[in-house]
Formats: sequence, C-alpha cells, structure tokens
Amino acid sequence: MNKKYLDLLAEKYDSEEKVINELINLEAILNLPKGTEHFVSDLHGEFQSFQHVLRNGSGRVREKIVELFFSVLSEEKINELTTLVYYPEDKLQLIKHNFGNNEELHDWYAETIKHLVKLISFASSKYTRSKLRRALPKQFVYIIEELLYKTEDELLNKEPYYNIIVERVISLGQADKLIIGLAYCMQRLVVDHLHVVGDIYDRGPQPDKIMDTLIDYHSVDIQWGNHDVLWIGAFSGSKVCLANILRISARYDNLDIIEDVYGINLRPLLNLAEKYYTDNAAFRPKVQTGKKITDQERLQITKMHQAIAMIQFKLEMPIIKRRPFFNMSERLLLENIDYDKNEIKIQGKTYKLENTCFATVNPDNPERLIEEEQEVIDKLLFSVQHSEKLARHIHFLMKKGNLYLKYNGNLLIHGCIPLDEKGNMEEMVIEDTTYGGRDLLDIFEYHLRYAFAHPEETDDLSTDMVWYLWTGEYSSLFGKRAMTTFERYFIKDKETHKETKNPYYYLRENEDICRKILTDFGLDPDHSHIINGHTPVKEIEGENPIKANGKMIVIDGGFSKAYQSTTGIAGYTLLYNSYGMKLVAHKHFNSKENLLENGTDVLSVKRVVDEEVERKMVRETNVGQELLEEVAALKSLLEYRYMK
Ligand SMILES: O=P(O)(O)OC[C@H]1O[C@](O)(COP(=O)(O)O)[C@@H](O)[C@@H]1O
Ligand SMILES: [Mn+2]
Repeated sequence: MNKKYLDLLAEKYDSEEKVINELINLEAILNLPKGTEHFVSDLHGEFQSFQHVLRNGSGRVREKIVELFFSVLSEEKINELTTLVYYPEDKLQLIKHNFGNNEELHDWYAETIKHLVKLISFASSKYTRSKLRRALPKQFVYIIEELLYKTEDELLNKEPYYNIIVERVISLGQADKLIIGLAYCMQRLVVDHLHVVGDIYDRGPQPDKIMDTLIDYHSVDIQWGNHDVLWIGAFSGSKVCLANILRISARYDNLDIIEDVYGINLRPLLNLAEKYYTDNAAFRPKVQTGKKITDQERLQITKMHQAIAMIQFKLEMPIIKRRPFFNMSERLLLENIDYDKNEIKIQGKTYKLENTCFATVNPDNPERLIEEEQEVIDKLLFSVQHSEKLARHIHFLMKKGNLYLKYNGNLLIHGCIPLDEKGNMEEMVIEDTTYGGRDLLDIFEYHLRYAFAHPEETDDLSTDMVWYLWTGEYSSLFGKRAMTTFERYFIKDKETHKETKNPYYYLRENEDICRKILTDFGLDPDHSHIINGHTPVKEIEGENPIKANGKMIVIDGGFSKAYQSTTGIAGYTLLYNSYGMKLVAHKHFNSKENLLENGTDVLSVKRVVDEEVERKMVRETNVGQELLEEVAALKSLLEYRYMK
C-alpha cells in the first residue's frame, strides 16, 4: 500500500491502540445485519404524502410497535403510540386535552417515555451504539443512554434511579421535548438509507418542501427523473427546459412555486401574455380539488400558459435543426402548419387545429421569437439562475444524484435502458462515437454535469443534450418515441396523442432481458434486481409491479394525485432489509387530521419480493465494501508503522 497514504492515515491513527480499536469496531460493524433501505419514486411535488411515508417508514414503525407491545398494550394504546411517533407535536396537543388533572398527565408522560425508550432500544438493536447516538435528540443523549443501557442486574439495583430520571424530566417541564425527540429518533431508526428513484418535481404543489426534507435527511441518494432533469436543465442555461418547467407549472396551477417559492419574477411573461392571448379552453390550468382560484387568476394563468407554450415550441426548432442526430425533424411542427386553413400535416395525414394561439408566429419563419418573447425568456433565465433557493436545491440534486445507481447489488433507474425490438441495446451516435446501454447513460450523465458546470453556455451540445434527456427517443429517462405535447393541446384526434413506448417497457417482463441488462451494468444477475420508476403501474387493471420473475420491480404507483385514478392506488414504496425485499402498496394517504383523530394508519398491503436464505450482513453491502477497504488499509498501517 502507498506509503504516503499510510503516513497520512497515521496522522489520524497515531497509536497502535487507536488502530486496533478501530479495527475491532469495523469488524464488529461488518458483522451486523444490513440496515433497511427505503425506496420511493415519482413524488411529483406531493410533499404531504411523501412526508407521511417517511414518518411511518412505509409501515415499519407500526410493525415494530406491534411486535414489541402486542401482548401488553390494547389496540387503542398501540394506535395512540403509533400516531404519537408519526406526528408527535400534534398528537401531544390532542392527548393533553384529554386529561382532567396533572397527576393523570404525569402518569401518562412517565408511561409513554418508558414505552418510547423500550421501542428505541428494540428498533436500534442492529445498530452500533455510536450510530444510535447520532440518531438521538442531542439535548437528551446522556439521559436516554442512561435509560437505554441497563442490564438485568442493574435494573434490580437501579430501578429507583431510572424512575427519578424520568420524574425529573417531567417535573422540569421537559417531557414534551423528550417525547418529540424520541419519536423522531424512532422514525429515523426504521430506515437506514433512502433512495429517491426520480421525479421529485412537477405536477404537485410542494417539490421545494420535498427538497428541503431530503437535504435534512440522514442518508439519501437520488436517481434523476425526466422532470428533475428538466429543472436542472433550466438552471444550467437551457431556455427550452426553462420554458417547459414554466409551462407545466402553469398547466397544474403551480406558478406560485416559481414566483413565491423560488422568487422568479413572472411579470414580463404576464405582460406578454396579456398582450397576445385570450381565454383558451385547451390551456386552462388543472386546479387541484379543494383549491380556490378566482376567474381572473384562471384567465391570467391560461394566457401565460399559452405564451410560454408557444415560446417552448419555437425554441425546440433550432435545436432539432442543429442536432440532426437527435432524429427529431418530425417535431418541427410549426413548419407543417397551413396557417390560413388552420391545419397541420403529420406523417402524411392532415388534421384540423383547434384552440390555436399563433398570434406571435410568423408563418414564413415560425421558429423566430418576436422581440418581446426573446426578452421574456432571457429575463426569466437570468432570474432562475440567480434564485438562491433554487441554486441550493439544484446543487443538492447534483450532489446526491445520478442517472443510475448500483447499490447493494441492485440497479436503480428512473426510466429505462433503451432497447430495440430484439432486446439489443439501442445505439446512438454522439460526436462520431457510438454508445449503447451503460455507455450511453454514462455519456448522458457526462453532458448533464458539463451543462451544469457551464451555466453561461446556453446553446452548446451538453445543454441541448439535457433537453434530449427530457424528450429524446433514446433518452433513458423518457423512453418514448416522441412527446406529443403540441398534439395534445391543438388536435382532437386522440390517435395523435399516443406516445409509443420504447420496447424496453414490454421486454422488461422477460427475465432474460433483465439479466442481460444487469450483466451489462456489471451486476450479478442471480442476485440483483432492476428498480424502476417513471411509468405508473395500473394496479386497477391488474398490472403487476413485480415483473420478470422478480428481477424487475416498478415502484411508481402514482404519488401524483393527477394520476391516481389510472393506477387505483396511491403509490408503492419498497423496503429492503436484512431479511429481504418487501413492496408496499399504499391504498391512500389519509389526511394527517384524520389519522390523528382515528388513530389508525392506512393499510399497506405487503408483498414479499425476495427472501434472503440467510440474513444479509453489512459485510455484503456497498458500505461493507468500503469498510473492508478501510480494514485492509488499517492492517497495512499496523504492519508498516507499529509491528516492527
Ligand atoms: O399528463 P401531462 O401533464 O399532460 O403530462 C404528459 C407528459 O408527461 C410525460 O408522461 C412525462 O412525465 P412522466 O415522467 O411523469 O411520465 C410525457 O411523456 C407526457 O407527454
Ligand atoms: Mn418520469
């Protein structure tokens, strides 16, 4: 091993004793059961549902409570404890109202603290003490550790001592704080690591809150979805990506995310919209049920929606022309329009156009932005690139995100691996080099990172490639032949709205194909799975999220409210602990209020995806590999420095 490296290591481990202690510690960790991984995808701005899933650990919290207390606590008490762990602040408020006097409340506090400590002890049994310490509420670490670590003998001798600690906490008015801290600690203990398999942004109202939660989360990685990449693209200088995020925000009545949350001034866009557009049925926003919106607001959004959509359609054209290898010339739709007859020719067929809004289009040069449009998009880009909050969120996406991830033997990817009909890797030539499968994804990621690193470049290959990732035929995130946004606004015939999926989406039912993909990514096909998001699983129509004899798991059950009627459920999540994998189907996310009142959680149906024959240990995981490398280095250090 490199001497310089060992010298550096010796600075940290400057005595034989320290090296030996660390070696023992690492060896011990390697032999603990692997921590629980939690997979979610396609959150689409649905913060409320997302945070509920984090709070209940996809059912893990309740499972642990039931396991520990089923024979000693009533169902009612179990429900109370469960909701207390999910929403401690709110539940405490509700419970405290139920007591008539201080003694009753005091007893309840004492009993609840003991239950929670027991629960923490139970849920942390597979972690080291130092790991648990990091999860404990800082203010109470000492107290909780005193309560946690007691042997049978100590219990006999020290019972009064423990009781006194709890009594003091209560009489000093710290019980609420301690209970809240213990509840959050419990939430954290049931999940060791979170994977977000793409699509945090768009459609739903609070993607920013999801981002803030992820930034604070103890351990997370992200596999970018097509919608996330669109936001990264906008921040990195792609005007067409920017037009898209604004169009989608207008379409779902979410412009307040742009304006109020990210502080981007929409005034210039509104002025343009007021001048050139009027009401238009095809562009009225989809407003969430229960949300109030005035007629005037609706009209304003409808106008802005048209203004930004037209800017988007125009901006697509020069990119398609300067990048022939995108193979998108059929999307030069504004050139196929007969502006006098209001008709369009698509693949030899002529269609009538409805709800048109072409006031700014010059039929002789349809891709040309009028001056005001140019000014608007330039100002918007400036604003987006100078939003401090957006910068924080996009930097986090870049830091924790990748196009795909190999983790503990599984391949995590939002969309697909583009395949041809025979199941071969689809190939794409970029700058004279042919790429397919893993290589294609790697070059996509290279371009995305380059674009992000060069936000001042707006028309270069890398920035255009980010848009390709959103909408290109061989994009691993999109996975469809073409995006028919224009047709869905302006043509009635639904035939034209179809977006043909890449063969991957039917070939992935086939085990051999999945094995081939896993092998291409350097994974052992006997022991690995592909974990996918992106396409809502239509449980309602009997679609099975577990495909290819268990090799393929699709976890997009549709957190997105807008898609729940087509899926029939409210989302899938996946849990992978030392005993195997479980897919959880969430029937629906009860409102917090409902849950607090009635005390029961929404039933989560579980399916066992895979059961480990032997319990999986840290040694066999990604983290384990890193620890083994550390062990090797420390052993070398021991020989080199101390065993002479
Ligand atoms: O339902 P909407 O908002 O019109 O969006 C439809 C568009 O969204 C997409 O499905 C992409 O979004 P998803 O990644 O959520 O599937 C496009 O293929 C399609 O054109
Ligand atoms: Mn998607």
